[in-house]
Amino acid sequence: MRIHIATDHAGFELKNELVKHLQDAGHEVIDHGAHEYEPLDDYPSFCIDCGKGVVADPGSLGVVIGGSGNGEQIAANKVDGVRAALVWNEDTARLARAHNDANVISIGFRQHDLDYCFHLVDLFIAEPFSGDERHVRRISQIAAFEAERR
Ligand SMILES: O=C(CO)[C@H](O)[C@H](O)COP(=O)(O)O
Repeated sequence: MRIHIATDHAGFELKNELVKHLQDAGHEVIDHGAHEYEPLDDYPSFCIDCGKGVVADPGSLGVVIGGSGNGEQIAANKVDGVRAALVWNEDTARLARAHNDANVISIGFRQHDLDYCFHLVDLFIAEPFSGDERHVRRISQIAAFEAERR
């Protein structure tokens, strides 16, 4: 699978390690930055670029990383077609895919250690969307709202 990834300074170490982890698992990774550690950099443009990458690349998934993951999720979700979920435990990782068909996972690297972040991302990638009618219906309502605004 192709995985788009982005981070600010707070997730820079995780991003670099996660790129290797995902590549070792056979995924192709597209890195939307930050490309260098800059302690005062700003997450929005990296996360928006990552979201655009996912939307333009059907079947791909995205990972956005920050200190909490909150702002990164907010920024990615500004891109029409992105469904970014802040994931912080096993249930939220699986439900993001199964119920929400989330195409972007947001992770706060100041909240977990490296291995647990890997674990959450792996769970997210492995879980399929359930396709249950009620979830399809609700996701369609969000997509309809996005379409109305265009
Ligand atoms: O998680 C984040 C946004 O939700 C950022 O990574 C976090 O706010 C960065 O903090 P600082 O500039 O103090 O290092």
